[in-house]
Amino acid sequence: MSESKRLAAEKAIEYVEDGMIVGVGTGSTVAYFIDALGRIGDRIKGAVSSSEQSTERLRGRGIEVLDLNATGPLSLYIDGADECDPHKRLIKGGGAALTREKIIAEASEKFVCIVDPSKRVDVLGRFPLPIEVIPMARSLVAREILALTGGQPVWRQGADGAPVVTDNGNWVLDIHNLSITDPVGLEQALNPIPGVVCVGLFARRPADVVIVGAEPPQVL
Ligand SMILES: O=C[C@H](O)[C@H](O)[C@H](O)COP(=O)(O)O
Repeated sequence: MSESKRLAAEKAIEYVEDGMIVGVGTGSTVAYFIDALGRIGDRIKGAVSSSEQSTERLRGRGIEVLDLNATGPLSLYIDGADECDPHKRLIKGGGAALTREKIIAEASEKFVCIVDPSKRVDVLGRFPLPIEVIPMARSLVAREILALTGGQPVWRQGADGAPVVTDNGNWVLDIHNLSITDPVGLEQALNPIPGVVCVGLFARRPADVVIVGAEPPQVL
């Protein structure tokens, strides 16, 4: 899969224009993109990063990381996904970076999503849906989601058994056993639950372009 990820990431470089500020997502596929961006770093103004992990990698490649409040709207956002359906709607957040990713996607004119072929599905939901929650609301949100969807919420924990903490200081619930036939409706239904910070469904704002890593890459 890593070669597919690299091929998708290399293709995405074609969307980067001179003088741009590029929105940059998070994850193993984006890591290849950051490496490729580093090669043309002198041609761009900088990047807006969706996570501490990506910020570190960008800086390590000599790319200046800018504050979204200072840059205003972006022309381009490049990010990976955990699942992608035929309408370019996505599940994201496997790396717990969903909230900042969704903010940058919303602020960007074009969202180019880079995936390996295993991420493509007909119906979203095989990958457990990540939800970032305020810690004190974890049980409340879990109960409401169970009642609303029938899906099984699981509190995300690391290998050491400690809760995974997002860059925003919150926790993540992963909702198992969903078959998401109405992604926009589900995103809208889950968003207003008190304590939900972000739902890892990118349906209201899907990707504009999906690049599937292959030889040659497929552009959808
Ligand atoms: O929180 C993480 C992000 O949404 C990632 O874009 C997503 O998990 C895909 O990551 P990867 O490219 O490592 O499969």
